[in-house]
Amino acid sequence: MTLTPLVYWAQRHEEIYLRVELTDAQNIDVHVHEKVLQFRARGHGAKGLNEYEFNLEFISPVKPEVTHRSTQRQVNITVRKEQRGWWERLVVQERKPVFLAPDFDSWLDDLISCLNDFSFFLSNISGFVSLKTGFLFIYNLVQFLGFSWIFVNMTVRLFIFGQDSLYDTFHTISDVMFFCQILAAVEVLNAAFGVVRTGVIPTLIQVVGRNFILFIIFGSLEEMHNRPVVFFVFYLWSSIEIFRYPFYMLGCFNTEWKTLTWLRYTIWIPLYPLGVIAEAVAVIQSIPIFHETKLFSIPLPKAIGTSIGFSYFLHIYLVLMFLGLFINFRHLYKQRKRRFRTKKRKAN
Ligand SMILES: CCCCCCCCCCCCC/C=C/C(=O)SCCNC(=O)CCNC(=O)[C@H](O)C(C)(C)COP(=O)(O)OP(=O)(O)OC[C@H]1O[C@@H](n2cnc3c(N)ncnc32)[C@H](O)[C@@H]1OP(=O)(O)O
Repeated sequence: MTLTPLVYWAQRHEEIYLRVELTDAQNIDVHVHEKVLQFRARGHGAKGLNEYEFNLEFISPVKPEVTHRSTQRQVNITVRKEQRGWWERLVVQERKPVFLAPDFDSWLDDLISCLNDFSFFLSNISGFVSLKTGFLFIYNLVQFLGFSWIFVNMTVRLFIFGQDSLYDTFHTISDVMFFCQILAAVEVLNAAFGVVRTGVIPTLIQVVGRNFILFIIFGSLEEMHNRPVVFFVFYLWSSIEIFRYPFYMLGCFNTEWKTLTWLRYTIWIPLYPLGVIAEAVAVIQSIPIFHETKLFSIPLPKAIGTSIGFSYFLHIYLVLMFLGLFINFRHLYKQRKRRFRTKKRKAN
């Protein structure tokens, strides 16, 4: 009758480990042919001193060379997998042989070494990725993905549907634009709490200005939803942001790509005035609608007998817009000069 020893097994991505429970093993013969490992040895097992043997047909191919090392208590066998990867089980048959069991000690060693590697990795990255950098990077990444989606979607629709695409921009794009612009409030907080080196006023003008157009002019008036002006405003906003946010993302790691830096600090020169002109057109188009619908108008006491229409405020807003454009244009011009002056100095 053939006696089989107890065999414990474990795996790594590249190797299989077998631990054969035989003490003082001698005449060890272990080899692999195709996917089958054959083991034979004499030693002290469950049935005392005897000849013990077993065969294992692996679930996947292994390399023909096997290494083994015998200690007083056991025989350790290492087999290399043909292809790197994780096996769902060791042997080809679904019911594992009765003499085979998982080697929990080895799995535990694996887990501990994995945890050690992971904590080493964490302690390493925390050295150079601070919480602030991580937060800014994720914020800029989310904005970049949002605005890229908007820009690509609008461009593709323009190519496919031509002029028709100008009329349904709000229905197809507004949800993502709402998300990105609400999130942009974070930039005002970043400036206010000194998370980034920038002025609060220019950021506030930018965020409040855009959100006014998005939520009040477009969002609250259904009559504006199908107007082509929505297309121009969204396209101009997203054209700058697909360069601005990746520029900040690289900046988080003190890296820069010269072309991107140049684009970030240059394309606002035509885009900002065009953006404000598009926004002004939207405001002008909305004035008669607010006038007719009396939406947001402030009722006055009966004695006076009328109300202050929101359209009056919009006339004032039109002036504020160009004031805002002036403040931000000057701010961006200074930022541009500062950026390129520092570069030139560094180059000298
Ligand atoms: C008080 C409310 C009044 C309301 C009145 C309303 C009137 C509104 C009228 C105006 C309407 C404007 C509407 C907008 C229209 C358009 O957008 S049109 C399309 C074209 N638009 C643009 O070109 C403008 C794009 N926007 C911006 O550039 C900014 O929002 C800005 C605030 C105007 C300027 O940015 P700023 O941050 O000051 O400049 P930078 O040089 O890029 O940054 C300075 C440093 O800070 C770092 N930094 C900034 N932000 C981040 C970030 N998110 N993540 C990481 N780092 C950041 C940046 O790297 C710089 O650091 P250094 O390199 O070390 O200097």
